[in-house]
Amino acid sequence: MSSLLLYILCFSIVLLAPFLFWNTSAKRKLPLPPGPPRLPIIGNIHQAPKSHAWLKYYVWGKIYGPVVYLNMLGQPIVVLNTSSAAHDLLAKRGGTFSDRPRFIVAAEMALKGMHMLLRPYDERFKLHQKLENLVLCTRSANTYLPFQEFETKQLLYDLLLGGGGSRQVCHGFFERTTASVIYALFYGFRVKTSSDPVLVAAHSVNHEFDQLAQVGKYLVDSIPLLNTLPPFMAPWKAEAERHWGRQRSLHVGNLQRGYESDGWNFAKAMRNYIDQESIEMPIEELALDVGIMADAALDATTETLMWFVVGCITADQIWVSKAQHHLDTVVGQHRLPTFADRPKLPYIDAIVEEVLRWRPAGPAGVPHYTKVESTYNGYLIPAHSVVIANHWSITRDQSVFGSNVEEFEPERWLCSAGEESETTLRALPTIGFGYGRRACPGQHVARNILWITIARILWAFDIEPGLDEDGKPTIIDSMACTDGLVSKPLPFSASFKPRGDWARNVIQNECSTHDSDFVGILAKIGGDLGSN
Ligand code: HEM
Repeated sequence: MSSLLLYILCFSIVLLAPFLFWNTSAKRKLPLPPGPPRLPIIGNIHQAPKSHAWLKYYVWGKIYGPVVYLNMLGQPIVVLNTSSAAHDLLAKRGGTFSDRPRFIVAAEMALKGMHMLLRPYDERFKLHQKLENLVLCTRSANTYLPFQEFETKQLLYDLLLGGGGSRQVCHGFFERTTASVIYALFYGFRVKTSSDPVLVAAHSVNHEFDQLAQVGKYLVDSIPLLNTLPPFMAPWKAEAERHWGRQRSLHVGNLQRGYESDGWNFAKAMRNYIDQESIEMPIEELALDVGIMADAALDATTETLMWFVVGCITADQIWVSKAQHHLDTVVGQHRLPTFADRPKLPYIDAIVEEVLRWRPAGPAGVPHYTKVESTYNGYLIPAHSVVIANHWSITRDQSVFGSNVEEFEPERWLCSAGEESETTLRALPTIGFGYGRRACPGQHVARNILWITIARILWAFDIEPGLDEDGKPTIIDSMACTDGLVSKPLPFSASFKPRGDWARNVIQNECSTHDSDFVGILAKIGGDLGSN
C-alpha cells in the first residue's frame, strides 16, 4: 500500500510540475481572469460547490464579471457568464475551444472513446458530426413533424385518461412521448409505456455510467499514469470493462433492431451513408453514436417539458391564458393545433424560448476544453483549461433579457413594428443548446417537439398543481431540482383538466394511436428525404 502511495505522489509531482511552472511564467504575461481568491496549491478547491455548481458560478459571475477564473488543485477552469463571452470564445474561436475534458475511466476506458458528447475534437469526431448532421439538420428535422404530431396525440390521450394526478404518472407520459419520437426515428420502434424494457435498460446503463463519470471518483482521472498499474492494483479497469459490456449490448442490440425494423430510420440512413462512402466503422462505433445521441435527446427534451409544466403551475398564469386565447383564435375548438398553425402562433415559439431560458435543462452546459493558451479581453486563458458556458448565468443576463429575468415572461421574445404589423420573434441570442462546433446538433428536432407538445397541451388542458392528502393544492418550489448535467424538477404533482367537452371529444375521437400505422409515417419520411 505504501508503495502505491509513493507511486501516486511521484506521479502527482510529475503531473503538477507543468502547472507550477506555468503559474510562475504566467505572472510575466497577462493576468488571469478575475475569480475568488485562491490558496496555494489547492487553489479554489475548498470553495468548490458540492452540488448545483451553476448557482455558485452565477453568484461568482455577479461579483467577478463575464469571465471567471478558478483553479481546482491545479486544473484551470474558466466560467463564461454571458452570451457574448460564450460566443466570442466557444463559437468564434471554435478551432481552439471545441475539445472536451478527459474522463479516463468513463469515456476512454468504459466507452472506448466512443461517447459522442465526450469525444475529443478530432477528425473522427468531425466524421460523426457529419453523420449526425445527416439526420438532424433543419431539412431532415422538418420531415419528422408528422411523427411528432402523431406521438403528441397519444400524450393528450394518456393525460386525459391518466389525469397526471401525481408526478410519477405525469412524468411518465411526457417521457414516453419523447422516447417514442426518438426511438421510432432512431430505430423504427415505438415506446408504448415509460416502463418499456428498452427505456428501463437505458436508464439503468446511464445511471451506472454517471457513477463512473463522477468527478473525483477515480484518482486515475487526475493521474493518467496510474493506468500503468497491473489490473489487480487497478480495480477500475475491470469495472470499466464490465460497463462496456452493458453499453455494447444495449446499443448494438438497438441498432440491429433498427436495421430489422420496417420503414426508414436513423440507424439505416447512417449505415447507408457509411456503406456508400466506404467508411470503415465497427458496428459498436455506429451503435454508440446512435445510442448516445438518443440518450442525449431523451432526458434534455423530457425535462424541458417538465419545466414547462412547472412554469404553468408556479409562475404567473397570465401567459397561459394569453397562449390559450391565441390558440382558440387561430385553431378553434374542433381540431388539434398542427405545425401548419405555427406561422400564426409566435406566442408558442416565445413560450418555447422562455422555458429554455427560465429553466435551462443543462444549466451548466457541457464543459469544453482548450489545449492551447489564448487571451481574451486582456486576460490570459491558460492551456488545458476546462471552459464552462454557464447557461444559468447567461439566461439571467439582465442586459440581454431585461430586469425581470426570474419571471416567466414569453413577451420578452416578441416584437411588432407597430399596431397593425404582425408580432414576430425578437432577435435575442439563442440559448440552452450550447455554443460553437459542439452546440447541440439536435436543437431543430428538440424545438419542434417542444413546440407541438406545448401548443397541444395548452390547447387541451388547464394545468393545476396536484392536491395533497387534505385536498389542498400542493406548494411547488420551482427552483427545486436535481444536480447533474441535466437538471430535473424534483417530483411534483400536477393535474390536467380538459378545457371543455370540446377538447375531451377531440382527444377521445382522434388521439388514441396505439393501433395506428406508424411505419407508413416513417416510410413517408424516408421518401421525402430520398432515402427509402
Ligand atoms: C430541449 C432539448 C435539448 C437541450 C436543452 C439540449 C442541450 C444540449 C447542450 C447544452 C449540449 C452541449 C453543447 C456544448 O457543448 O456546447 C448538447 C449536446 C448534444 N446534444 Fe442536445 N439538447 C437537447 C436535445 C437534443 C436532441 C433532441 C438531440 C438529438 C436528437 C440531441 C443531441 C445532442 C448531441 C449528440 C450532443 C453532443 C454534441 C457534441 O458534443 O458535439 N440533443 N445538447
